[in-house]
This record gives sequence, C-alpha cells and structure tokens, in this order.
Amino acid sequence: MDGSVDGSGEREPVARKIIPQWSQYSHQHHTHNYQNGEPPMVSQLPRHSITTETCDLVCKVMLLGDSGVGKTCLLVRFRDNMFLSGNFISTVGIDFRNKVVMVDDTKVKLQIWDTAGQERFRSVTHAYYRDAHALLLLYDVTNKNSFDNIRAWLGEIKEYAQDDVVIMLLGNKCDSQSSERMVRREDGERIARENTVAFMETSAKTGQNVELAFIAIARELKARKNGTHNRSSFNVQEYVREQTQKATCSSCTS
Ligand SMILES: Nc1nc2c(ncn2[C@@H]2O[C@H](COP(=O)(O)OP(=O)(O)OP(=O)(O)O)[C@@H](O)[C@H]2O)c(=O)[nH]1
Repeated sequence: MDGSVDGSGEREPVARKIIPQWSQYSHQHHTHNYQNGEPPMVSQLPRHSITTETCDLVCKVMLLGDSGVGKTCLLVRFRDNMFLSGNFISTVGIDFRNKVVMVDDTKVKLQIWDTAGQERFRSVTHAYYRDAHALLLLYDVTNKNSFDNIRAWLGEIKEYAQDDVVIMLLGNKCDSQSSERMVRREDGERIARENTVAFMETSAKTGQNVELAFIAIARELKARKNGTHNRSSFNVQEYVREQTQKATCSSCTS
C-alpha cells in the first residue's frame, strides 16, 4: 500500500480545511448554517477531484504564504473559476485539489496543495514541502507585512523543499485600488530577481494571471521531464515575463 486514497500515490491530507462544501462556495461561503453547528470536513466532500484517469505527468504544486493573502481563493479561481468574497475563513492544516491541464499535447495533472498560512500549522505543512515539484509563494499587495515575510518563506523553502523545486512569487489582490496598495510591483520584481524566481501579480478576484501562473508551472515541469530544461529551450521566468507583457500590451490597445 502506498497510503494513497485510490492507490494513485495521493495521500489523505493530515489535517482538514474547515470550509463549507465546495459546491456552496460561491455565495454561502461565510454563512455558518452547518448541520449540528459544524462545517463538513474535507473527508465528507465529494472526492471528484481524485481521479484515476491517466495523465502524462503528475505535478505536486503547493500554495504558500501568510494567512489571508488569498491562497484558497487563487485555487478556487483556477479550479472552479469562482471567487470567494466576504468574510475570510482561515485554512486549517492542508488540503488538496486536482486539475488536469493540457500543455500542447501533454495531459498534466496538477495536484494543488492549499496550506494554512497561520504560524501554528507550520510543522504540519513543512512535512509536505519535500514532495512538492513547484511552489506558488503568495503575498498580498495590500499587506506590507505579508511581503516583508517573503524572505522568511524563502528561507523555509530552502530548508524543507527539494533544491530543484520550481518557485513562483505572486503578488495577489492586484485588483485593489491604488490607495489600498502597500507593495509596488517593482518591489515584487526586485525580490524575485534577487532570488531568481519567476514573478507576477495576480488577482483571484478578477482572475488576472491566475491561469497563467499554473500553466507556466506545468510548462516548466513538462520541459524538465522532457529534458529540454537544461538546454534552456524553456525558461519559466522568461515565459512569465513574455506572457505578462503580452497581456499588458493587449489591454493597452483594446
Ligand atoms: N480584492 C481581493 N481580495 C482577495 C483576493 N484573493 C483573496 N481575497 C480575499 O482575501 C481574504 C483571504 O483569502 P483566502 O484565500 O482565504 O486566504 P488564504 O491565504 O487561503 O488564508 P489562510 O487559509 O489563512 O492561509 C478573503 O476575504 C478573500 O475574499 C484578490 O485577488 N483580490
């Protein structure tokens, strides 16, 4: 036995996220009218996300960053194209969802682990770093503290993750009004450059760059698997730069 739920190598999360049913996310996310006053646990949710379908590549992607930066919202936007607005319910422990994406002719299954940003869950989440192929590290552009903590997060990554893990830094909530913004895009770019990681600003609210972040990860991991990575035929930092520039240019001309 590999300890997986369905024999596919996927482990049951050790802790559960206390959230309303996935299907109720859109508008009732924050109403606490659960049966017996208790929200359902992940183990009670439909396991439709765990499939036995064959994929050419399976990638484990972890979402990291301070509590409240928008990790769960980013995942929900990518997987279900929805936004969880309203009061914020913190993740407890760790949870995962799958999404299959096509990269050219390759079927890539992204197994996305959503971690709790709160300090008290760190020892739980550290145990998962070493299995991750890619890490999406988020800060909130309206929260300077979450940005200042990025160096500490990078330190933890260095300590617990594989040396060759793909890291992408995301400045989330870029839809926010300029009066609310506390971190300039250039500051995000600078810290990413200093640490040789890809960077972009995202919005789980509007969907800006959300798909691109995950697809760029999938492309990079596919390139590595095919052995094309070392020959520099694909570079995730370059790819992200090109794609975000393209998006900026087309929004300028439209
Ligand atoms: N304006 C705006 N708000 C966002 C965005 N993403 C998330 N939020 C809000 O930020 C709050 C926190 O979002 P979550 O996704 O729950 O944060 P998290 O990082 O998963 O937090 P933990 O589970 O505690 O680690 C919620 O109230 C969201 O509605 C975004 O892109 N734009």
